[in-house]
Amino acid sequence: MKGEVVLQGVNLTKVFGWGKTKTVAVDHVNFEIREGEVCSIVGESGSGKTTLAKMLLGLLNPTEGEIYFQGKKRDISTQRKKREYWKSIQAIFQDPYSAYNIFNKIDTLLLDCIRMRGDFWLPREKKIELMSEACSFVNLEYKELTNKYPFELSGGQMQRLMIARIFLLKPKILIADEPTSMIDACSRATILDMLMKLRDEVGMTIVFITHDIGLAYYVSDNVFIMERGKIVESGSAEQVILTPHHPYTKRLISDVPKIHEAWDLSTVTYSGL
Ligand SMILES: Nc1ncnc2c1ncn2[C@@H]1O[C@H](COP(=O)(O)OP(=O)(O)OP(=O)(O)O)[C@@H](O)[C@H]1O
Repeated sequence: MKGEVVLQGVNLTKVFGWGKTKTVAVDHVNFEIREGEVCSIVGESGSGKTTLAKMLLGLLNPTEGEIYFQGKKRDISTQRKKREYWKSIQAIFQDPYSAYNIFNKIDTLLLDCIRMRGDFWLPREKKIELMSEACSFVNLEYKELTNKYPFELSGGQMQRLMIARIFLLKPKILIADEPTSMIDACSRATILDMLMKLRDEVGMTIVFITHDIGLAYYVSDNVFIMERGKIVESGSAEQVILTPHHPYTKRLISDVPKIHEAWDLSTVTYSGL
């Protein structure tokens, strides 16, 4: 088991709308996330993963229930408290282009992180050194990026830049919401390796949100399986994925394509030839 409980949800619930349009997106979930662990929240589209992530980030208020951060009830009742909280918890989203102002150049995006750290007083050369270091962590060249706009970068480069941002901010907790779903398989492996390296070097806790149970098995220590707003199964990745108990978990696992079966052409008969 990893360190202390850093984030905890108690009876966490989010209801959207009312009457006939009421949707219980997150339904009385309870969980504990420990310092330094990678935990995945796995479920199909609409199961409530993103709503849960937004509540953890403080972007949505729970309808019911509480979030505890480092053992204390989280208080983000003022903008100042929210900004303080966001020094500890940051996110990478599915679509990196939508998360930032596309009219800001790349160096503005990185300089903002230095400002958020409270290091705005540093001389310009030192800021460039920090930004260059962050870019090289994700195999990007800072010199080639200055004066570029986000839309001039590929999806994979932009997602790596988002990781460079996290490298600069060094939050305690990173929420990664399907960060590899919009990029090719090769860039996906690179992004995942970078996230794991970040976890090892910075000791970050990572909450990985995905519909892909195979990916969750590859990256996580613990997993939470979500179905229609509820956590239906949880435990270590090995335990949940190798010996699943809940029918929903079993179905998610059976949906993972088995490459050897899919490509076994020896059994195919070409009757038309
Ligand atoms: N702002 C909103 N207003 C009304 N309903 C919402 C809102 N946001 C989410 N929902 C509903 O809440 C449920 C859970 O949505 P959520 O986006 O959290 O699921 P998800 O598991 O993240 O899905 P996906 O993988 O497709 O992003 C869905 O039924 C969705 O339609």
